[in-house]
Amino acid sequence: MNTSYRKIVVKIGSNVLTRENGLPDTSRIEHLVEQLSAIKKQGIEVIVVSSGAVASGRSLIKIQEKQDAVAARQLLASIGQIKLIHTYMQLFEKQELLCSQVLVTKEDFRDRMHYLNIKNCLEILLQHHVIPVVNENDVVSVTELMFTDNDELAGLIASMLNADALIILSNVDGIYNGDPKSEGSKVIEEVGRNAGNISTFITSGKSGFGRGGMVTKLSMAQKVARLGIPVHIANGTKANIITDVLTGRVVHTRFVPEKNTSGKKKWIAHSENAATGTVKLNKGAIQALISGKASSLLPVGITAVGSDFQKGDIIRLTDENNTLIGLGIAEYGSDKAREKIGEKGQRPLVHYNYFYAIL
Ligand SMILES: Nc1ncnc2c1ncn2[C@@H]1O[C@H](COP(=O)(O)OP(=O)(O)O)[C@@H](O)[C@H]1O
Ligand SMILES: N[C@@H](CCC(=O)OP(=O)(O)O)C(=O)O
Repeated sequence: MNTSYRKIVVKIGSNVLTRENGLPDTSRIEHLVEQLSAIKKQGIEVIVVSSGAVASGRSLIKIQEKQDAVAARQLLASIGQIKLIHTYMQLFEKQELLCSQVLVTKEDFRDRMHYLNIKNCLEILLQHHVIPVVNENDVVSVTELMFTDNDELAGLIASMLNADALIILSNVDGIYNGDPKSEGSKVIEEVGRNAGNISTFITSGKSGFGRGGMVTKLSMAQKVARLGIPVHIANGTKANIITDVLTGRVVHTRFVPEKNTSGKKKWIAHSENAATGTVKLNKGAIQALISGKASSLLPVGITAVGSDFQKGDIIRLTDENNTLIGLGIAEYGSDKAREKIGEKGQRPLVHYNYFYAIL
């Protein structure tokens, strides 16, 4: 296979793994495993982020309609995940490969130490030629502790491992410039930095068993591409899809990567939840920070320091209306930052190497 990618993350949506009646589609999973195995055997590192626990659970047990939604999800995922991973295990074994189960929650990425812990875990698996099959631990992650969906998790994993590409497999050919079901709609094949407002094309409808929908796929893909990793959204229900995406033989949506950023910057980009303090900036500082030039945040551009933070914490940088401009690592704590508000000639609070612009 002719691809320059050496490490890929492949996210497989619930709808790809499930038939319309809700039962797991074992022959499709087998076909995907065959492709992943062929890629792996060529020396490309493969990490799978697989949804489908809840959908698998639905095929195994009937639950009452009035059941609390959170409890129902816990029940279905607990039963379904074991079935799902067992299916993967058997199919990879047939290919003489080992896969592993990695279940995570948002909490497992709450600070740099936890983040590196998961990173080390995935790296040791890859070093031993194991294919990690990652999913959110739906049994223990509830409501505000949850990822938006597995697209968000896949973006985080691809960034964390500095993958060469992220492939998102859904049940559509890519992002369409209209309703995918309308005849006139076409797949947008390339999305660059100045692609305009693609989100206006996305209708709120989700596929039968999915969670986040195309909106999260789009925002995650744009973020990951900005960090320097190409993202492909393609139809996982089509034969040979992974190989065809890698060889550029199939219509799908590709997000063009920007310059690759450092590992620390990638971590900051995915760590809004870990932020402690908030700092408000004036217009000049905002312009300098989002200009794309190497500008650090100087105290002269700060108008207020909100909640407390320590040196080394991730902080939120906002405008006067509390709109998030970016995230950065504080070079010193909030007490010192307050003393220097508006002062010229002071040390930067956030160095440009440790700043990630949201806008
Ligand atoms: N403009 C669009 N282009 C492509 N898909 C869209 C668009 N607008 C809405 N969608 C919907 O997004 C769905 C895919 O997202 P999702 O349900 O989260 O799938 P998955 O389970 O694969 O994560 C598609 O099935 C489609 O109905
Ligand atoms: N973790 C959940 C999947 C959540 C999710 O994001 O689903 P999907 O939108 O199909 O990728 C599960 O395994 O059922």
